[in-house]
Amino acid sequence: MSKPVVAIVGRPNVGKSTLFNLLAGEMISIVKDTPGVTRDRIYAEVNWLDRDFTLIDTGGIEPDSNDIILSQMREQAQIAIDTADVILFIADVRQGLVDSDAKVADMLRRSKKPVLLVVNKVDSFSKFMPDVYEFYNLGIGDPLPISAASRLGIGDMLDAVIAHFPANETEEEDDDRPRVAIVGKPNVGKSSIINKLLGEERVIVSDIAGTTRDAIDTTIKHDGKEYVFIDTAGLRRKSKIKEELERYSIIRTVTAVERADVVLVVIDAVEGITEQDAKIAGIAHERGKGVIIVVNKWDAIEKNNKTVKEYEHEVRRVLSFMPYAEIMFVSASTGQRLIKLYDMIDIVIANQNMRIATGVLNEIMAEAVAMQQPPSDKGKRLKLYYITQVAVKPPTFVIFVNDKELMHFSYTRYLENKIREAFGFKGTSLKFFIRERKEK
Ligand SMILES: Nc1nc2c(ncn2[C@@H]2O[C@H](COP(=O)(O)OP(=O)(O)OP(=O)(O)O)[C@@H](O)[C@H]2O)c(=O)[nH]1
Ligand SMILES: Nc1nc2c(ncn2[C@@H]2O[C@H](COP(=O)(O)OP(=O)(O)OP(=O)(O)O)[C@@H](O)[C@H]2O)c(=O)[nH]1
Repeated sequence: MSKPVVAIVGRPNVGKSTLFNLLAGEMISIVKDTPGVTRDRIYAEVNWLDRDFTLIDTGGIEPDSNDIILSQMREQAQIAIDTADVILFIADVRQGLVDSDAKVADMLRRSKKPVLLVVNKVDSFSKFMPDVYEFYNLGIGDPLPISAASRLGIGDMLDAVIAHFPANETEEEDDDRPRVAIVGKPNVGKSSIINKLLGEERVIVSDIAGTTRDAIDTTIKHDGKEYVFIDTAGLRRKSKIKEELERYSIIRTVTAVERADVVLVVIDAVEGITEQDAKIAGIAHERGKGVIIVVNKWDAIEKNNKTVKEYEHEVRRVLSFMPYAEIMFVSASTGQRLIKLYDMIDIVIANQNMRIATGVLNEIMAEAVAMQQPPSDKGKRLKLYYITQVAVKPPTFVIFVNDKELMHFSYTRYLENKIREAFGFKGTSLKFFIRERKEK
């Protein structure tokens, strides 16, 4: 179930960040201890009326000259067209209708994507509404007046956004072929991996630009089974601005990960693992997707027995938030171990979908509690009543306790380890919710 993506586009100073922060700050639950893409405010998870969506801010523009503004707006708009299901085009009632607005509106209209024209800074409807009508001239529908600063019109705007989402039952949901996103920094070898896999197997089809998003998926048949690869390689825009490139690559990653069951996070063995790799891996982790760390270019590493261990140690250190992820050392150049990826993908998908019977879970919890006493505070000890699995993808558990405050993070981690000892769950994160139940 991939979440819809909503992108914000607009001239400098129209209030994009204000709107983004308003929607993000109040309506998201930020997953804390993952390295920071969320904090970069490039994207946020938003919930409105029980619909979840990913909001992306396509970028800040340096207001140098009008020429540059227009070309950067075009770039933003293109990113939005490539990745979003709904585009919020923000204008400013106080700046009025500007030439670059009209040009970008043309571009958005031709894309045939759903576009909502949002006119910001309408701090008083009675005072500013007459100025809003001018925006009908853009030819992209009814302007929606809002004030991000005074929080006016936001609910109506969100209703309009949700009305444009694809129906809940999308084709992707009927499709039970594994969907595998290949993500990673530029130049780590994402396309080389796809090409090598393609070379070894029969290619079925290369899906034409999808209906909702135009990521080009590649379907490969291996051992009688089809796998859909979602590729983020080679899609760098020609922007000369480094921040813009990074932003684009993160947006691309988020939208690919969103559609995937399993994410291959590709790392360049020659370069070694970096913080940027951790950020990218964090995107898959936050979303509870299956993850495989693929250390590529292994052919180019001088090997002795220590190398793999040292390497693995370093990768685990930088990716300490996802100890469950499997690490594979491959070479797209020689094809070394690449074929093993399929088995690993199957295993990770099986683990993402694994359900453990309540009885067995409770036996394991009882044993764990017997081996290590739960924490206590001020004479009151944590009691664990009951555990049950409530969801898959990722496997999600609810633990009923006497007092939530007593459930220490480290004790949840301990129980998680016990569950993993029993069932493995390689390649997938596990989620835990702690609920209180009155003592009988
Ligand atoms: N009066 C009024 N001012 C607003 C409103 N929303 C934003 N502003 C102001 O407009 C200015 C620009 O807002 P930002 O959110 O930074 O605009 P932006 O579009 O993200 O700007 P760039 O980062 O330059 O692209 C700030 O001074 C905001 O306080 C609004 O609803 N009413
Ligand atoms: N030695 C070695 N080089 C590799 C391997 N895989 C890829 N390369 C080289 O790494 C460079 C980048 O490979 P690409 O496949 O284009 O990387 P990418 O991740 O798709 O890059 P972007 O399109 O920029 O995102 C090329 O010069 C490849 O030949 C490998 O397994 N071993």
